[in-house]
Amino acid sequence: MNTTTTPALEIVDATLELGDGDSRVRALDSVSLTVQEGEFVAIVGPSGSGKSSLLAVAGALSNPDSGSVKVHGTDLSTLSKGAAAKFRMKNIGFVFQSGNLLPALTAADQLKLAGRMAGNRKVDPEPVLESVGMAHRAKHRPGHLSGGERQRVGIARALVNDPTLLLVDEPTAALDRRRSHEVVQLLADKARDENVAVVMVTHDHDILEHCDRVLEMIDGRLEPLVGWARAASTMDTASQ
Ligand SMILES: Nc1ncnc2c1ncn2[C@@H]1O[C@H](COP(=O)(O)OP(=O)(O)OP(=O)(O)O)[C@@H](O)[C@H]1O
Repeated sequence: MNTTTTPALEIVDATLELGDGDSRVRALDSVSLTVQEGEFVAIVGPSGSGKSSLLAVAGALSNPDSGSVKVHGTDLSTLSKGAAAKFRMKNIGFVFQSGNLLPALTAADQLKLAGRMAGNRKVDPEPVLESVGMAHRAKHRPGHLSGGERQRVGIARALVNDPTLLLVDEPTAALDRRRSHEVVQLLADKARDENVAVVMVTHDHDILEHCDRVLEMIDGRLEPLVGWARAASTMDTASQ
């Protein structure tokens, strides 16, 4: 992990309110988070605590009411809607709960489509699928893949445009214990080997051992997870 370059993600004092009238809630309450390239950060917390809202502002899907969000130095609030969409496709990869693949497309075509959408017509899916151990399933559609395989293709698709930042929402929700560890280990490898910053929201405490740093969201506020004891994370926690 390189700590001297521009952070992959820098959220400063972000606040976001959602809903109207009596049902208005503060989904993010003065949240600050810096994630360096190559760092793998997990965010845990109860349902409704603001985790998805955090991924949404980090992924240029919504703007905070106050505070700032920079991805690799670009202040997302300065981008028009169209520019934000282009920026997102080129620089940010998303991995969803169950892969979220298009049922009609083969694994290879899922990656080609993601490339084309980002203006990258020359995507070669083969090496990216190979890197997640899925080259042998390149011609398979999602209906003929296991849950773990779908998740791997989803990760390959998120990586196909060489993003700086990977935002991952509950990647193990549909997986058994062994496959959960395999998929999260894969994310940890990608962070380390390809210098991608990974922010993963999860309810699954069993997989936190693969992460560099673990934070907890409670009522819209983000704090280091109490009791998180991985020795290597001590220094990183200070950079939040
Ligand atoms: N579109 C919306 N309109 C109004 N309130 C919303 C909206 N989206 C989310 N909220 C509220 O904002 C708060 C944070 O929601 P968020 O989805 O970020 O939590 P979460 O931690 O991701 O929850 P979960 O783990 O259940 O997915 C919750 O109180 C939720 O009810």
